[in-house]
Amino acid sequence: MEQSIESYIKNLVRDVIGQSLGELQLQSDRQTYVIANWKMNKNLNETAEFFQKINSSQDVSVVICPPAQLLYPAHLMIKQSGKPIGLGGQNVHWADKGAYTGESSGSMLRDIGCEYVIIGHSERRQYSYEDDELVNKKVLHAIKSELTPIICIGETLGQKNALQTEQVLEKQLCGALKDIDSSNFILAYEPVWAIGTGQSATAELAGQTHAYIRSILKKIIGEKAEGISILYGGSANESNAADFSAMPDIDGVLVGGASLNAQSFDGIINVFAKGEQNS
Ligand SMILES: O=C(CO)COP(=O)(O)O
Repeated sequence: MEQSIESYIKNLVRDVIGQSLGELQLQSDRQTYVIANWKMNKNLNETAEFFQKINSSQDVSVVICPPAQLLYPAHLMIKQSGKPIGLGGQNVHWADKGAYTGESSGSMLRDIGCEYVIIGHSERRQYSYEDDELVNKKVLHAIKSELTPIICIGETLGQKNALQTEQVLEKQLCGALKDIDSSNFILAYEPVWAIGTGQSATAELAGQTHAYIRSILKKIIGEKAEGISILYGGSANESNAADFSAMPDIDGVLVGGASLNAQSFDGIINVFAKGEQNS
């Protein structure tokens, strides 16, 4: 049978650049994020000061993840500012409600204005002994609660030196995404050795690792993997943001230390916004 012009073009695109038109479409739909993880920092006054100073951008999605106690005031401050800024929690429990002292459920986070939640951060894996199974329960709960999970994965220095990076990332990714039938999530590659050390991964290494993560993701969720944003985290700042932004598989950054200062966080937002305008 003769090929239609449409399928001829699709096949030609696939042959020439190795991707289907569907994949290309998903790739171009990919959202760029600049996300602040304040960890256990800032009080109420400092939070108000930050939201007065911070600018936002129409070109990238800006999300702030303050400590739990500051979420609701931050929600009100964002609303009052009229700036397009999203709000995220740094942790969530896996149950809807019950006798879990000190915990918060997804619906509680939604109720106070959150749309996102960080899950599986290496500091929670290290200090609160969260494993892949627990991360998966939290991801399932977040999705059920209509929150977008920002799922963190990353290898330690020991694992990197033992050449286990790919193995570790595949295990964490498959573990976190077990039984997930939604593509409403964000991934963050945060090499543990780069977090808070001032020694970020080079953009080249991060770019290669993101491409590897996407290839694993493709095995798990198929073509939809092209539409998933993968952020880099680990000593990202104003000076190295442009290098990360130039990498095709890096769709934004998850920023710790450099997100605490409104001016330097603004600098990072501007770099990614400019990257979007030029793409
Ligand atoms: O852990 C991080 C973000 O979640 C990264 O922290 P730093 O940017 O301080 O290295």
